Amino acid sequence: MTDRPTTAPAPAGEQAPAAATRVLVLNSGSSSVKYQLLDMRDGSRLAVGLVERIGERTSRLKHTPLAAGGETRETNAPIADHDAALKAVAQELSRDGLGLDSPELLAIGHRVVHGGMFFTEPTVVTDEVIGEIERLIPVAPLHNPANLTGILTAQALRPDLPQVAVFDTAFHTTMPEAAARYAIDPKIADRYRIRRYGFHGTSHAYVSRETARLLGKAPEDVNVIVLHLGNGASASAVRGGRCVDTSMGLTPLEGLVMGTRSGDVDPGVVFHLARVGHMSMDEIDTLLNKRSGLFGLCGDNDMREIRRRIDEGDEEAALAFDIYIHRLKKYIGAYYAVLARVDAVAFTAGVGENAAPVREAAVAGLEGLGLAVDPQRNAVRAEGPRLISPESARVAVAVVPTDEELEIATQTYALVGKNT
Ligand SMILES: Nc1ncnc2c1ncn2[C@@H]1O[C@H](COP(=O)(O)OP(=O)(O)O)[C@@H](O)[C@H]1O
Ligand SMILES: CC(=O)OP(=O)(O)O
Ligand SMILES: [Mg+2]
Repeated sequence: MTDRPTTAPAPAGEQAPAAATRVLVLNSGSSSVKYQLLDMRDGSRLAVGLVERIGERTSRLKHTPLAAGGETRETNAPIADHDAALKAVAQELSRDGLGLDSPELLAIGHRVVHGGMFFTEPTVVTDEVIGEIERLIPVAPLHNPANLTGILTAQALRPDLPQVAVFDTAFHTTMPEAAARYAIDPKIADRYRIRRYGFHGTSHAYVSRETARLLGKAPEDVNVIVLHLGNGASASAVRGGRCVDTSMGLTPLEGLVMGTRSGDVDPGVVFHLARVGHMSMDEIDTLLNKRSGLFGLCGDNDMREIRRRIDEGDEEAALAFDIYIHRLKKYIGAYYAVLARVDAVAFTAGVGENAAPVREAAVAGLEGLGLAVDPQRNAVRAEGPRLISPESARVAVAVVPTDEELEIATQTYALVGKNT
């Protein structure tokens, strides 16, 4: 044994490095990357941004360096793939002195959509973890490849930093077998790991907790139906902070009507299209995942555009809206029955947070269940969580903005921050 100190003092003239407390979060979707750089000492956001339309003729990068004046910069130029998108993001961050080379950067947190049965917790990325995410590509073909590229590109840029994967599926692993199993031969189900995994879990976890906070209660004391309505959409039933059912299944195709995905269809549709329509499996996959939902029904997947068309008397858009709402209402009813006692219904994500007509229509006629929306409250545009049900309502109806990036950063910091 020597008596040398375990930590070498900083050489004279050199400053000891500041503690690394920043986390960069990458939320890679099929054609977009959302990102945030946060300082986890106080959860403040230093930069936020979005790359959209990756792989299309013109892509768009919107970057807001909140720590450096906050003026949004927008670049419109083709960005071929997720690797190029991330490099462009890294460049934007560097322009404000917030680059990936910063010694203050502690870790990079990644949203990973499918974690299968293996990942129930945030996980530091290793070669084995990468192999597993790759193996799950067939059950999340729109998402896992993009998530993987995000990890590999970030690793190449900063091989010394811990990369943390936060899985969409993790929050749903508490579902009871009765909700997670399909009614098929268990031997076949087990052999191919077919079960209902559920997605958007980071959002469902965050929003159900924030809803409890809005009601002034502990999450353990509250039962919430969370409606995450973005491009992809899913509902969940959360009892006392734990997920007991959710609408997405083996893949993010089951459940609600979405931007381009059909949600629930009779599996017989697939056989029929193959046998009678002579479509290949890949063609059917593309039809149900990319050419269905609101887009398949009326040619638009943006709810703003659909509402505009309805206001102009467009019947095709009106029918698409009605189908979307009918499915949503069925899931509210189903999860009401699953939970038996419901304290709140929370609307979140792009459509849920912004589209007042969707919220109004989804709850219309459900007074018998104690559900109602106050038109004036529903029309208010505001940033934070808010109640939209009447004062006297038995069940709270709320708009609760999601923040997947903050939740991923929090989980990443909890995992790697304690080791530094
Ligand atoms: N002001 C708005 N009114 C109605 N719908 C909106 C509004 N803003 C965004 N949206 C909807 O939100 C969707 C995107 O939601 P988002 O949660 O960002 O989805 P994702 O994360 O799946 O890309 C858009 O496709 C659009 O339909
Ligand atoms: C899982 C999923 O559907 O994600 P997104 O809504 O980002 O497409
Ligand atoms: Mg999303």
